[in-house]
Amino acid sequence: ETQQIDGTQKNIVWHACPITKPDRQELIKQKGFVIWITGLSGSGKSSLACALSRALYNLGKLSYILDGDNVRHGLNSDLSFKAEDRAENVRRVGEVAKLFADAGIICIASLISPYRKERAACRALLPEGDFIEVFMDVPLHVCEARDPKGLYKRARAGEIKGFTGIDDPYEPPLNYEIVIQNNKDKGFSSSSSSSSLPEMADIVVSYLDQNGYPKPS
Ligand SMILES: Nc1ncnc2c1ncn2[C@@H]1O[C@H](COP(=O)(O)OS(=O)(=O)O)[C@@H](OP(=O)(O)O)[C@H]1O
Ligand SMILES: Nc1ncnc2c1ncn2[C@@H]1O[C@H](COP(=O)(O)OP(=O)(O)O)[C@@H](O)[C@H]1O
Repeated sequence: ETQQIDGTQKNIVWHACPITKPDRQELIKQKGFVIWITGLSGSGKSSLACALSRALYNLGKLSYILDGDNVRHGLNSDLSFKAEDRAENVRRVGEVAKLFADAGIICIASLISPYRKERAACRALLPEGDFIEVFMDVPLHVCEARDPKGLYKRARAGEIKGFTGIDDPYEPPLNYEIVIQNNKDKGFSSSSSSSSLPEMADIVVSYLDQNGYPKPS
């Protein structure tokens, strides 16, 4: 089981440096915080992350995406999809996201992050307001109909065990800041209950605008 390292136990002491987060934020004229996108496989997390990163770039704001799929190629390549490894995956991404925010960068974390407990722990790493949870509220049947990687098909056929939504749990957030709804399996047209790709990014950018982000603190 993963253990939190207690500094006093390990004889390690925090070393403070004179240049701090406010200094870095002032230097690059923006605020560092975390946008955490959670949802089923195929719900549009990566699409939103990329569209949002582009929208922020166009506004002159530096962001960086931590995508579950990508991080599992490197930092988290030792982790499987069993519950404790998913928890560790989320914990590590949460810690890295915190470092990015501390650097003054807008960190967009995009991973299934299926468990409430671990998402709450990531939220707790950051100051109030600096963790914006975006819930991709897309029904399983829509994600399954999209199935861009053919993984749902393989999970239904029993070739992949413990697939989120099929035979592994997804705990929808109860305390998210933003919800993106989408019940369309094909195309990007919008309706009252569905957001197109540019609309998804707009929803987040509008939230940021209305809540005083992404400006220097
Ligand atoms: N068993 C199982 N369950 C769910 N997903 C699986 C599984 N095996 C492989 N994949 C692929 O891995 C991507 C999810 O990785 P994450 O790091 O986001 O998952 S988690 O947060 O640790 O639960 C996920 O990518 P996305 O579709 O982008 O979500 C899948 O492509
Ligand atoms: N707003 C949307 N409307 C319709 N299809 C979408 C939308 N957003 C994403 N998609 C499609 O859904 C599929 C899964 O998107 P992706 O961003 O890879 O999801 P995830 O990262 O959650 O697995 C892709 O084929 C993508 O083109």
